[in-house]
Amino acid sequence: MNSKDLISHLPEAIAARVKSATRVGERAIVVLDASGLPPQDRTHVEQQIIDALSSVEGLSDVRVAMMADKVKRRIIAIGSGKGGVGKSTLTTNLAVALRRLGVKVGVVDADIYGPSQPKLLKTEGMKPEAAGEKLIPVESEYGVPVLSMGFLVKPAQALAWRGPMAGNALNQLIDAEWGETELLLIDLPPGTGDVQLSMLQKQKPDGAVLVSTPQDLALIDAARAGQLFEQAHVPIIGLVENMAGYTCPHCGEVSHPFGRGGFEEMAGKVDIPFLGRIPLALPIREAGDSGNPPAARDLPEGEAFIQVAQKVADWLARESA
Ligand SMILES: Nc1ncnc2c1ncn2[C@@H]1O[C@H](COP(=O)(O)OP(=O)(O)OP(=O)(O)O)[C@@H](O)[C@H]1O
Repeated sequence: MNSKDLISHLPEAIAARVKSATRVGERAIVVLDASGLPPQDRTHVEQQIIDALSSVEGLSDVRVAMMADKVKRRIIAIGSGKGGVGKSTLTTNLAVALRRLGVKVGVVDADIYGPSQPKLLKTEGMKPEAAGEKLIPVESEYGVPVLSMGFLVKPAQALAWRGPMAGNALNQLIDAEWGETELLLIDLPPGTGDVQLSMLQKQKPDGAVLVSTPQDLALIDAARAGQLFEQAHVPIIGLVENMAGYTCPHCGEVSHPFGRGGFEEMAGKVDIPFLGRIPLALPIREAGDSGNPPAARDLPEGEAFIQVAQKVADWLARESA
């Protein structure tokens, strides 16, 4: 059954809005131009499509993607000078927290060396569908759609990629059917090499968030990442210090395994806003492993992410004023 056959089952007014209709086995994917449709009518139109196509023989799953017109989508890159400092954990929780603050946000996992968003957002094993040339982001249960390099390539292949190749693959993820998503957070690969630079130059994010642990060495790397953003003319929204201050779950004593306050000091010196401090906490690691971002629930561990998200939301509001 081709696209025309599928469209012929739809009411005329809806058929006129269809941008593409694809059938993959028992699944139909309809991409609709939703320009001018009030939000309250969209659910009704979606249901009409599902009802009309569910009666087609052999179809058991109907998906509808609405493309709204003129969504001014902004991009924020999350970067770090080195790996393992919690860039992916921050990206996930920032997205979930921003969603709770009312921002329609999606996550793009550009970390070709170790894509971890499928695990962090509990979408492992899911594959994005394609509508025509474009990918349809995978829906996570936290209201945050996601596309990951991990859905497209095996890490062993990606390791051999050079900057422009990675840049082109990232383009595919960003230029997907994001519908009403108004903000994309990009989880960049760690480091400051040509892969990262090429990605930034191609995508020209509106802003960047830097992540580091408080260690001196990590901070030097973070400063280098700051220079990379400046070189690509990407404004730095601010710095987040991760894995700061560990509270012993037994005696309550606070220790500082990765140093203390250095990042805040550096942010002050180089005139970059300090966005906040995320504690080193076992529940954050456990929540990451099980795909349950702490920011999705009212937990003490989630609170620090919500505070950072509020600052990013303020930045967005200022930028669009
Ligand atoms: N604040 C925290 N408290 C406890 N564990 C954390 C915290 N932040 C991150 N982790 C854990 O540290 C590990 C590395 O975190 P994450 O994958 O987010 O870092 P990354 O900078 O994205 O790493 P990569 O270099 O692989 O991209 C993960 O196991 C994560 O659960």
